[in-house]
Amino acid sequence: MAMTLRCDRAPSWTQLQAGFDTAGRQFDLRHAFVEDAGRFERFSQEAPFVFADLSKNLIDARTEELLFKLARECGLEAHRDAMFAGEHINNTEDRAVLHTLLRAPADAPTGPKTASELREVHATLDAMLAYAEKVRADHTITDVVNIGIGGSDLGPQMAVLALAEFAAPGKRFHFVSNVDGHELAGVLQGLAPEHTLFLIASKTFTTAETMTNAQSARRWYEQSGGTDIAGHFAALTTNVEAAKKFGIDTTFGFWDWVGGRYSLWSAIGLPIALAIGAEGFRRLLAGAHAMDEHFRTAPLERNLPVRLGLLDVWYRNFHKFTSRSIAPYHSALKRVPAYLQQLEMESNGKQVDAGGKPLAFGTSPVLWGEPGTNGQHAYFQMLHQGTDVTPLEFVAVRDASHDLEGHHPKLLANALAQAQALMVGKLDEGGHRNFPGNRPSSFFVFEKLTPEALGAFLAMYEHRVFTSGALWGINSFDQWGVELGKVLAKDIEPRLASGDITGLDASTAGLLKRLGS
Ligand SMILES: O=P(O)(O)OC[C@H]1O[C@](O)(CO)[C@@H](O)[C@@H]1O
Repeated sequence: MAMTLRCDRAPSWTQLQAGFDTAGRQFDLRHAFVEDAGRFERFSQEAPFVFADLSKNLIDARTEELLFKLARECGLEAHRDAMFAGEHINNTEDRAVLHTLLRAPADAPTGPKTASELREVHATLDAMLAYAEKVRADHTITDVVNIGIGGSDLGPQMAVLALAEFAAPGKRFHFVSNVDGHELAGVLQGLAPEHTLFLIASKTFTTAETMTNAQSARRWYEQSGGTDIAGHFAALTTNVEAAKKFGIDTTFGFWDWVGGRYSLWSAIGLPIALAIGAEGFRRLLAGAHAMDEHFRTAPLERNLPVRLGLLDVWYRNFHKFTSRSIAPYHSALKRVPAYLQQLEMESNGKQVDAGGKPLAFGTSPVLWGEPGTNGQHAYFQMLHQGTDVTPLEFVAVRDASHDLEGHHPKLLANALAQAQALMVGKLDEGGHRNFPGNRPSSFFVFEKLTPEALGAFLAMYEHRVFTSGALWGINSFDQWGVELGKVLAKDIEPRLASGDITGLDASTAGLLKRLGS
């Protein structure tokens, strides 16, 4: 299996460090634009359904060349090809990583390790989309409740909201993730069992939050007079057996080679298909596939996810920036930051390489954000004048999804002005009104927020996270860091009732006494 050479062991790493120490640290965007009339063209590019302007980043042509060299020395292309070929690049779980197969057309060329998988993908997709169309036509179902957490919640929730413009009227969508009963109780309050469809979404069908919510939903359904579990519950899972044991007959499966945070393209995407229909869901997949092909085939120098991933390495490991912010200038993209947070931080929040050896450099940045213009009136102060530099990413859509007069130009003007202000700054002797400027940002543009554009943008992000993870030499596809807390919660739960504090540290014991019954 093709493994990468860890980036800090590659010759160009040392060259990058030398370049950073001599010039990179003092790099000034304003001078860079004066010196290079072609800077915008050089650092911007078209990719499927997404245009990206990367020119307002703290990078010059020489640095980017070295980053491409670094990628080649590390074996990025071989690692990427290994993923597409179905090699077990998720080495700690001994699994392939084939979410790209979920959006490949049925007649896409396959290798020996992916041919039968692609057939299964399309058989399941066809069945799931046929079911989606049946439910869409069933007007007795007015409410769809998705019960799932993490990747079994964030993707569908984000996409149903993002693509609301394409949704047929007549169905409401609810997303219940938290084990806090406040959430489920609030949703159930307004529902009638005969008009409700519950989707139990869980890759493993063992996640404590989801199982607790699913059991409560079933109890509520039966206690409210519902008698047709088969007609009102469906499961989206790789663990079809467990779903059957739970009493659910309608199941749509997927496979262990689809990571939870990469699963919205699988049966986990059923809420999206219910909202925007089979055709809309296929358009989402087509957009993602177009970006997959771009990532798979474009030379590194014109490969958008690669350029972004390399920039992420440059910022994290040389500039030592610890966070990155994203501001979608479209309210329908409200949940995109939360979705991307799981994608990036669960994938690359690792402190050891794929072989388990400690890393001597930083990995995943903190990713965070809110839609613009809201963020401008909250935390943008820090982005402009704070002591830390946080690269910011703008997402803007050329065509509005509404016809309210005057709003859209104001929205777009704000996005452009913020990116401009961050870079240009404004000198003021008095201090308080001084904007240092030279603050980096990237700017993504969609012509319209369509299923294709959303699919392509999310796939771009997946491959960007793949790129930085590959250079760092980590396994971006496991998530062992979530396990310890789950185990400890199981130990603590009965202690809340019994009051037993044996063996606990003083802080946990003190808090348990306060919270226990
Ligand atoms: O789909 P499942 O198996 O319920 O898991 C939900 C989420 O929990 C995690 O395993 C983390 O605890 C995520 O990776 C995953 O998306």
